[in-house]
Amino acid sequence: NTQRPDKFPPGPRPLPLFGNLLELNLLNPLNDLQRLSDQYGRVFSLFIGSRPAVVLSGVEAIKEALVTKAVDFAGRPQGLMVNHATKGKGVILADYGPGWREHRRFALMTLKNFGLGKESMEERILGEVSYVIAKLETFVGKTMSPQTMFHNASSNIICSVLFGARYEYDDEALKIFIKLYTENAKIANGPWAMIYDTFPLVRCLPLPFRKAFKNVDTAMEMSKNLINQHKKTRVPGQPRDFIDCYLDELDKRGEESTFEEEQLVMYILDLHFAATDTTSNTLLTAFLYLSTHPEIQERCYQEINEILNGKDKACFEDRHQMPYTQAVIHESQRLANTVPLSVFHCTTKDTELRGYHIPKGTLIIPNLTSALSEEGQWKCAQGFHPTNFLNEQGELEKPEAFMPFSVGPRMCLGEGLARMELFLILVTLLRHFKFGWPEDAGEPDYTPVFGVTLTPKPYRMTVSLRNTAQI
Ligand code: HEM
Repeated sequence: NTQRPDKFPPGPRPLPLFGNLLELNLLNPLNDLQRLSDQYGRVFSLFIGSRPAVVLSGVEAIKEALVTKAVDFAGRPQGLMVNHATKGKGVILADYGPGWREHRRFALMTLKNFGLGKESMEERILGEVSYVIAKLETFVGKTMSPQTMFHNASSNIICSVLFGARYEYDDEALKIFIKLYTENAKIANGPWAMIYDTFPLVRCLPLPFRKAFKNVDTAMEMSKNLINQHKKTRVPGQPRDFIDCYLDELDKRGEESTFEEEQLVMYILDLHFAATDTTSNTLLTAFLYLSTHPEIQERCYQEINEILNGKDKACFEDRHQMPYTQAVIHESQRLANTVPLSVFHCTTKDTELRGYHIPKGTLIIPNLTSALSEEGQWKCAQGFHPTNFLNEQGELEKPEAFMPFSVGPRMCLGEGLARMELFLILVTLLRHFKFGWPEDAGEPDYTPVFGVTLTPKPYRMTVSLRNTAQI
């Protein structure tokens, strides 16, 4: 049945079985979603098979739904390929309710206890940056592809919190984790996931979406092993990391609790994936633009050098004195558009938006891309312009449409950690090295590859050493 419910937002006419599948370029539907929003409005609908979905475009519609009507729009759809692959566990895809709320609160508290907002998280990040520096030093005077380097570093930072360990960059376990995450980030919003979600009858066939299931199973095995190792070595009440904290919580809570070991297995993977493939793709975008915009990189360097003068390392507090570098990081996030369609939401009750009626259980797609590049919201919506984030006095200014972490009760719970990583990594690397675009690399291609996360196409950059005598 592909009938729009009464007073439902308008949209293209669906075909039986297919819904609006044929309206979209399944490899990258972002332009089609923009076109449909221009045609049908900021709140429009389309069908994924027989399932109606509402797409929210532009800062106003997204805020009206996710912030003003926060609870109504705070659910997560169930029954999609991603839910089946993750077996209904974890926090990212958990529907609105006590299980989600308790787990979200627990993660925020644990991140805080392990040093977010304190010096110890800065130490962890700067510790990891020293490995990145060592890696880059081997490429001085040459070119290198940063593709896996930033994934390795972001992964190690969250791993140190989750399981109290980091991996050497050539460690097999690290390579496997990164491979599974980057593959699934592309499968999960890709054509095969769309086909799975549109045609229930094909779900049991051995089609390429099976790979996503297999990847999750492999990652779950690795997660279970880590938990088992922790069980053998932990001292109850003296947690070393996130796993220990959760195991302590399991001891404390009774049978009725939403905390269970099965949840922990997926929860670790959720946090590991969410922290790795986002921060790294944002850094890849930042360094792509910095190596092709030498004048902007130079201005950052001057500011960093002036503020860190005489200090051996940066700290997160320094950001307040570095408005230009901060603007560059924000502009990189705007263009990186790392999670282009957010994570899909779902209505938790029958609700109204702009006079339209949206029944409980409707799939909601917050098109964050549309806000990050919305005409009228930015001084320059096209291209790399740090001035989008600077006022007349040269101070940092964040336009309302800046929402790479989404907004409302489901917004990214790792924003604090991500901001700290982006700042400390970028500042420390720009202080040590100068990055450039290789002469033989041709024109840079800024068009990213689509998925749950956007990824810059692989590129190389030149690496040269700054005068580090004063550090
Ligand atoms: C630049 C880096 C990052 C970006 C751009 C980003 C972006 C996002 C976005 C857009 C969402 C969906 C919000 C929504 O549904 O409305 C999200 C959710 C989430 N992020 Fe991040 N994220 C980043 C880093 C991190 C880090 C470092 C962590 C882990 C500490 C993390 C953990 C999560 C979790 C657990 C959720 C699900 C929250 C929920 O459903 O309640 N993210 N993120």
